[in-house]
Amino acid sequence: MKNRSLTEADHALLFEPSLPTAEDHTQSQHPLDPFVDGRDSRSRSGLRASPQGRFGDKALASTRGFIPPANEDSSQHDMGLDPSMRRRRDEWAERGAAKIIKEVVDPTTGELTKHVVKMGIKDFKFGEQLGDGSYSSVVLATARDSGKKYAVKVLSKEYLIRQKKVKYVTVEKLALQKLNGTKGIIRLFFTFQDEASLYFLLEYAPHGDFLALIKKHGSLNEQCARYYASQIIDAVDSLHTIGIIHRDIKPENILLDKDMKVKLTDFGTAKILPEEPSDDADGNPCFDLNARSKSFVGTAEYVSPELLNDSYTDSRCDIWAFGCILFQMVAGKPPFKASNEYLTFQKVMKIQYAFTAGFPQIIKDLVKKLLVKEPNDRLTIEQIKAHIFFQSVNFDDGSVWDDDPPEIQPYKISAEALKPLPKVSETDTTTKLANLQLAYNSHAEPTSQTSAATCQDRSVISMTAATAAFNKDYTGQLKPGHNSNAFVRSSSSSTDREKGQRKITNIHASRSSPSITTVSKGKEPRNRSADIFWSYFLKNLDEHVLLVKEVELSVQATKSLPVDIETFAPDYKNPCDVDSPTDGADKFYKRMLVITSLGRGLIFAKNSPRMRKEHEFELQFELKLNQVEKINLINDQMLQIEGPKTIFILCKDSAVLIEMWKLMNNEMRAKPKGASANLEYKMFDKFISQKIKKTKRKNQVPRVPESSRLVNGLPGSCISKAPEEGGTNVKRPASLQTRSSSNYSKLLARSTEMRKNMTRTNEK
Ligand SMILES: Nc1ncnc2c1ncn2[C@@H]1O[C@H](COP(=O)(O)OP(=O)(O)OP(=O)(O)O)[C@@H](O)[C@H]1O
Repeated sequence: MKNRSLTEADHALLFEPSLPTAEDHTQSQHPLDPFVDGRDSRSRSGLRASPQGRFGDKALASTRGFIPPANEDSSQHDMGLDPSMRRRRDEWAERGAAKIIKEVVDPTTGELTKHVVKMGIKDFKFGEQLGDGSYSSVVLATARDSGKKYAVKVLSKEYLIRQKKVKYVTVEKLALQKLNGTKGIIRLFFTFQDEASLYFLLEYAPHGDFLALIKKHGSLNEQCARYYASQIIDAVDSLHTIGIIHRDIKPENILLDKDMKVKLTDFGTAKILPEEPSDDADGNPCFDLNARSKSFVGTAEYVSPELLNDSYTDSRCDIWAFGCILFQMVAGKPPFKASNEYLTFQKVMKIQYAFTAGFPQIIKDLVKKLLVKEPNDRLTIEQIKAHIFFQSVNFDDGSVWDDDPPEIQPYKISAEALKPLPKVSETDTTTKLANLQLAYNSHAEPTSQTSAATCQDRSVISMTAATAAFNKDYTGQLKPGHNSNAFVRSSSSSTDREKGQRKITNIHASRSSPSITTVSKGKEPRNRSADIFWSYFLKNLDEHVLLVKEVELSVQATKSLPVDIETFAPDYKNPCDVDSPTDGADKFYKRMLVITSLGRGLIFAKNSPRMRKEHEFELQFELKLNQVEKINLINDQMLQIEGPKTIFILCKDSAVLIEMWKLMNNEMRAKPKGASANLEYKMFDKFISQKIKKTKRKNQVPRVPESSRLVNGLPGSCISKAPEEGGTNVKRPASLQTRSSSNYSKLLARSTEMRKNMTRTNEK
């Protein structure tokens, strides 16, 4: 591409020394020691490339700017320089240096005097490369006089101009200057330049970036997640208050300082909002945080859906990114990640993500309220801070920043973490949050009073029972080797629901738990992954499960596009030996289908090598319901549906389970002998619609969205949603055939365009 000619502005920025205001530097909390004009300044123009320092890959290809070799004696360099180069170098040492106002106290008189000192490249020894960005390299630098360490961000002028990135540098500098001294933001001391490069002298964050921390430990436990999440959100709050939107918040841009505390960096794509007229009595500046901007900035995995769907962002994109990072802290991976950017965008656009097994309920609740498609429905920072996850955090007294970091530990599943949160009214989010806290408190107390272990035990029992059922050793109920398929339901229990449940449990006490308890006692589940698998379903479905059944699915016209099964069943562990995919190249079996009261269909499938690759595809499926022969209520938590294959429905809510049992039994009785598969379909369809009506009437469950109601059996769209889409109905994309003719190619074109425009990626 032809380089564009320089504009006046570019010229001013790039070729005039960058002079921070005296105010900027006298405010510095870490003033540099008095500067002594060094003799060894050298121009970097025309020097050879340093082996250990380089620009970002793109920059390297073009730059004349080099990272100065560490501790190199410049007098040796001088020998190789011709007089004109030496002259230019000396000119730049003068022109490019930063002018710093230093306040010096005379030790004898105690008098305070101000000195203007110049600082430039010659005043630092450059060391190892700390990082590599898309348009810069960051190197460690040590001040020659004080021995203090800094991180110097080096940007090649030529590259910036050629890649039209000049405005990013301007924005970064302005933003950092505005934010100087703000907690949680990396400090910019000053900038200087030479002929080839611009230099940002930044506070050094010796503990690397947050991504490295997550990677090192695999994930972070709740305590660590809370500690870092509270710092991140508080820093974002400060940014927004000052009228700056970061727009590229991601773990790589969250650094850890010497005390292992958060420092946000990389403000190159930040948006600096104009000040609005304010009627604030204190004269505080006012900014329109919801003002839309069209720039396509960010990083694929953390980019908000409104940018992809509607081509705009505002301050809520930072909240979205915060949600992604919170998820990543616990899950160890970002919620939206695919093999390429196009597919990642697709996932983001569809809010297609899944919580990992045993994801803690409280954090899950928060993440669900952050990763919301509609920015208006996303929690605000105030609401985030009021969320129960941050109940123990005081955002007002500075302790977020003063407290020492906890010992970094990875997340481990615990019964406590899986304890469901009570449901609250959906009306007012603020009230909801307040209610949530109250409800949680009042919920926690009686539980601990009655029996602290009850809640925990229940979850363990359910899980173990399910595992046992899956392992075909469910004492007294299954013959060894019985070919069973266990199906599970879960509901989030509210205080009310639990009360109801307890009542019913008493009524059916004779039929309940003993067999389950027997199983859970003394028998180690054979398959640990099965436990995780079941705990996932037991604890991660927030909706009533209306139906669980075995299904056969066929994939049409996808021969050339292997199926990404993880899209549907990311945590599927295949704990029992289920059938292999059928022989037909375009067919495979899914093992179970769960239909929930929100009209969602969740498919849990067997993985197979040919399904691993990630591709867009459309599933069309037909259902083959097993011949149901008998339905047994085994206990207050488990239904057994007998047929050629035995199905278990595990349901913690006895009321729902019993209702289901009654309904099915009635249907069974009404069913003529030798009923056809069609009739069976109808039976289940009727069951579903009756159930939906009932639950709606009783207002026990969230409203069923019009578009996701189940009419005439299972909608094709029901398998498209990941379990965590928060109840928002998302339609399946158009079929492959349709897509290839129109939508698909459009999307593809759009994605290519996006990629072109994407200024930040996670290529690093
Ligand atoms: N102050 C610092 N202390 C220590 N390491 C740093 C510092 N600043 C940056 N780094 C390292 O350098 C990397 C690149 O820095 P930065 O993100 O600012 O560059 P960039 O060119 O703006 O990158 P991007 O491609 O994200 O736009 C960071 O991910 C981090 O690892």
